[in-house]
Amino acid sequence: MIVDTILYFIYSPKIIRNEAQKCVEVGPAFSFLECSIIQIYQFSDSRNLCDPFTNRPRKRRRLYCKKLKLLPDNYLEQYCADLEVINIMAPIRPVEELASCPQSQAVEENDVGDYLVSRTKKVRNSDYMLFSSDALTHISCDSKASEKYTWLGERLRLTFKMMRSDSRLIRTMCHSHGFMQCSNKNPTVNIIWMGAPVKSIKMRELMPWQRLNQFPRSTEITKKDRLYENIERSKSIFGEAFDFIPEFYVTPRENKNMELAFERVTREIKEAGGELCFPGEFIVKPTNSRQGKGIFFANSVSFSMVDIPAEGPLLVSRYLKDPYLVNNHKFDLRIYVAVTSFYPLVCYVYSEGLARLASQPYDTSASSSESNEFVHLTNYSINKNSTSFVRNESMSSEDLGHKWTLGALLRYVENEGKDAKLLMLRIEDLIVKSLLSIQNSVATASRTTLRFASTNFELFGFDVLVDQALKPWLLEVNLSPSLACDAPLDSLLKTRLIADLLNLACIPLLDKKIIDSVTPALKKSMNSAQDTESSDPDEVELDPQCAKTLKRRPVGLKRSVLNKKIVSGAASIIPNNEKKFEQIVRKVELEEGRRGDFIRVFPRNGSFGMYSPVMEDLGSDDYDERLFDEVILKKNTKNSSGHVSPSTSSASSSTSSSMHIEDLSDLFHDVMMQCNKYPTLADVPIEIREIISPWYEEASEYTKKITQEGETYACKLPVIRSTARLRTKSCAEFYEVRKVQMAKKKEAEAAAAKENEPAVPHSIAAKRV
Ligand SMILES: Nc1ncnc2c1ncn2[C@@H]1O[C@H](COP(=O)(O)OP(=O)(O)OP(=O)(O)O)[C@@H](O)[C@H]1O
Repeated sequence: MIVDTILYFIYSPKIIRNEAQKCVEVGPAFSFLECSIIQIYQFSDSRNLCDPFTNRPRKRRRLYCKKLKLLPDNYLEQYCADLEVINIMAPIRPVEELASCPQSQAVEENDVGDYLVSRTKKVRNSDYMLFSSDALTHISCDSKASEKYTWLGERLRLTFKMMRSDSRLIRTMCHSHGFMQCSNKNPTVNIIWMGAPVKSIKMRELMPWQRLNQFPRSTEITKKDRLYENIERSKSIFGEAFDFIPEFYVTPRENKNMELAFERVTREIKEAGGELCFPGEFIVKPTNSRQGKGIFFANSVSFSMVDIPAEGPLLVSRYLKDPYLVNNHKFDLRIYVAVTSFYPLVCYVYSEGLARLASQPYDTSASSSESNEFVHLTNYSINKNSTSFVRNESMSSEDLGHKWTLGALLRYVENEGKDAKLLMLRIEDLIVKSLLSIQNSVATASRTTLRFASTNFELFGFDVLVDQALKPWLLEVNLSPSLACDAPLDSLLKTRLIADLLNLACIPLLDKKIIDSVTPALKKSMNSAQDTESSDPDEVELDPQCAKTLKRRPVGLKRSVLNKKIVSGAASIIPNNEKKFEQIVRKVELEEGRRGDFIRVFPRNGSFGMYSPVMEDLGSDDYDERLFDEVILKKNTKNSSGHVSPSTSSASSSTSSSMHIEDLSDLFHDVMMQCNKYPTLADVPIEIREIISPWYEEASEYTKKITQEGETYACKLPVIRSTARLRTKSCAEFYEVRKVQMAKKKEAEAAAAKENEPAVPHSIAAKRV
């Protein structure tokens, strides 16, 4: 019998010592067993074999599984459907034979930067946690249905921590999957969710199985002034391809230029016989604030330096006064973008988004300054205070009130006879270019900060304004876009978004015990690599305590084999650049099956040829081109058995047109920027149409409805039942202390309020009595 299966052995030396043999032959999702070492072997032939650790007849293994009650009845169908073969009864070969088995060499150590997991050539979905928004439906009540989602996280004792963020959605999602919240100090936590920029130095400490929702220096795009300056810099290098932000000035450093700009604008308008726009030709925003706070308008006529405070940087940008209107209301779009790698760039746009409408009709001649903000600003946080704001409380309507889904907005645009999918391609284009404009900074910071390829991911909220020519303009990029769920549409969209995002992040399924036992050795190995960059990885020493634990030799396993595995395992944990690149390639392939409703916009068919002329030179690694070759070209070659279609070839390959690839790229960027010239796909030159047609087809994902007729959706996040609100001891203590502090604060406030209360006049007091 040929067993073409990769078998995972999880065993606990402690248990073996106690003679309670618990050696189980399992798939990766079984790794919740209490164990401290995993050994992985690959077999091709399994005749006449016996268990290498226990020397017991193989039928016992099934017994163990049953005895331990580890498997729900329908476990295999539910969780392992995508595994190639899980054969619990497959016999195995003695370990001595195994060592000489050529197939065992095919098993790679420390693959994908995920130490102890996914060591096979083929990384599989089931090595990582699968998140589902359905889990939230059950977390408020004790039921078998909720266990289906929580049991794996609970058994593996997976943890998360939230720092400078109190997002209820993240907490609910993690608890719904059995994650335990731990205190900020916990060094071995699985997911770290940050609500503010993290210091680069902290990122150096990330372990390969940990995931952090941030890249170093991503503030280059999330701070308003830095974003505009980075795009402006790219524009000065690559030209009009980056013409998607309004003219801008940053005070106080550009005060002089700003004054000149105001004068020029006034002069131009007067010469053309026009009138200055109401409320202003320029909009002024504090660079560090959010939710529309501190925004005001400045017109060249009324403008004086008195209006603009000198302290603190302000972004003064040209007011886009011809927005596309929906039922006569201005709107902006919130587009969710996930980045899983900056160099090479790998980014995804979520197919569901939001359109936020101003609560009062658009009018540039209005003179009531009071309602200005409800006409010209589209922030939800501002408009919800307007008396005319209509909340979308509907369970299934996507275009009701002043918050719509992206799909509803695009369907509206289509009904007006416009090309909504081409609009989405243009939005994707500005997203890719914005990320490329900071690629150099992030890549440089990542080289010195990130040790592993898969530890970081980030979700950005892109705010986009669309003008009457259907040209998208980038207003700003949010570091941690709001995940508040205060309407059914919000809950529906954002829970799916976060589930898909965490799936993209690929959280490895590793038992806390394994993590705890290997952490000291890895830390040491990481520190010594830091001290001596050129040190020979094979010489890395193990922490004596950890080595002792790891070297407890299980029955039947040769000491030499075990030692070799431990040392090489710990030593090769920090990948070199080439290894990192290989890990990224595998991760991108893995993400393909886990992206949910995310659309990968870079790299994709034909993308490298179009964007390479507007990409900065980041050295000789050429990761972007190589990733494109690995992930796109090779796949296409496989699919078309040797034939690569012209539209999918890389920059160096020729296309079906006679145009040179650089001219094609120029034309592509012209199409993306010139909306009046190319309003629909039919107007786009055939050479470019050939390239973007598959992207255009994919863009139909954006126009789909997210709700279904007759379905009802939860209007709020569920309350997590207390038994599922798992917290580590230190975290629980932290919350206890906080609770007491809050109560004290409230008491103090109440006392202060009482003290400040005006004394009740004697006559009134008497009346009251
Ligand atoms: N250049 C512009 N032209 C026209 N309208 C603009 C411009 N810049 C901003 N706005 C309007 O002002 C609103 C707020 O701008 P912006 O999103 O940059 O500020 P914010 O305070 O950071 O908001 P957020 O809460 O989204 O972080 C936008 O939603 C948009 O409607």
